[in-house]
Amino acid sequence: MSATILDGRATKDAIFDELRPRVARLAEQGHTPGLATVLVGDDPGSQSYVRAKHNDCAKVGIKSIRKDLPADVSQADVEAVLDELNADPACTGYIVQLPLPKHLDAGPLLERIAPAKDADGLHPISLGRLVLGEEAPLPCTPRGIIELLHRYDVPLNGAQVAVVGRGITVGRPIGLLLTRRSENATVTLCHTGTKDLAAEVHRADVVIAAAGKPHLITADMVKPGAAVLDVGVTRTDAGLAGDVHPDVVQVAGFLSPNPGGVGPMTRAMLLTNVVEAAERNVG
Ligand SMILES: Nc1nc(=O)c2c([nH]1)NC[C@@H]1CN(c3ccc(C(=O)N[C@@H](CCC(=O)O)C(=O)O)cc3)C=[N+]21
Ligand SMILES: [Mg+2]
Repeated sequence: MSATILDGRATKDAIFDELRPRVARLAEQGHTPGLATVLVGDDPGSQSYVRAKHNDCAKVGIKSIRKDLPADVSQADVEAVLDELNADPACTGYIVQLPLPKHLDAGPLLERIAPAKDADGLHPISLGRLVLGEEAPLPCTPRGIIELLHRYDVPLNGAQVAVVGRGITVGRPIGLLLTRRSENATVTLCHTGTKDLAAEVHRADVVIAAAGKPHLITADMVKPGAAVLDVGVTRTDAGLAGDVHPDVVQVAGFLSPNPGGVGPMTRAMLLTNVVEAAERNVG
C-alpha cells in the first residue's frame, strides 16, 4: 500500500481558481489587492521564492510591488521602505523575505509592518491575536497545512498530532490552529529535547515534520495509515532533502511531499491573506 499524496500544487491551483473571482470583484469596486515583497540581498533561494510569489499574483490578478534592496542596505533604509509601504494605498499587504542579512535586526523590522498589512501573519500582534482567538491574518505555512488536510478530508477532530520542530514560522504557531474548536486536535510539540521522538511520532495520527533535519522521520517511526507532512527542507550535497525519509510513503495513509506539498500551499495562503485584507478594507 502506498500513501495518498496530498498534492500541494494541484490544491494551490484550485485555491487560485477560487481567489480569481474575488480579486475581479475587488477590482470592479476599485480595490485591486496589491502584494509587496521586500527582498534584501541576492541569495538565489530567496530570489526564486520571491519570483514565484510575483508570478502567483499575476495568475490571480493581484497587483504586485517589488522592493529589492542591496545586501548592505542599512537598518534605517529598510525602515524607510517599510514606512513607504505602510502608507501606500496600492499595497494591501506585504512580506519581508526571511532570512535577512546578519547586520540587520529582524525583530524591529517585522514589528514595523502595519498589522493590517501583515501578509505573513507573523507580526507579534497577529500572533497575539491568534493566541487570543481573535481574527487576524494567519501564518501562511500552518494555515496551508490545515487547508491541505481539510481538502483531503484527513480527520482532525480528536486526532493525535505530533509536531516536530519549534520554529516561529511553523512548529510554534501550528498547535494554536490545530487546537481551535474548529479543528479540535490534540497536539504534542516535539523538539531536540524530546526524550523519545520515535514513540511520540508512533502514536500520532498526523505528523508535521518541520525540524529542518534531513530524513529525521523514518518509516519505522510512523503508525500505519497516519498522515505525514514533510515541511522541512535542507540543501545537502545530494540535492534537496526533506525531513521525511522516502520509505515513509509505504507506511503512511497520506503524505504531503516536499517539494509539491506545503510550499505551494504557503504561497496560496499568502495570496489568500492579501485578498482577505482587501475585502476587510472594502467592508
Ligand atoms: N517572510 C517570509 N515568509 C515566508 O513565507 C518565507 C520566508 N519569509 N522565507 C523563506 C520561507 C520559505 N518559503 C517557501 C515558500 C514556498 C515554497 C515553494 O513553493 N516551494 C515549492 C518548490 C519551489 C521551487 O521549486 O523552487 C515546493 O515545495 O513545491 C518554498 C518555500 C516561504 N518562506
Ligand atoms: Mg511564502
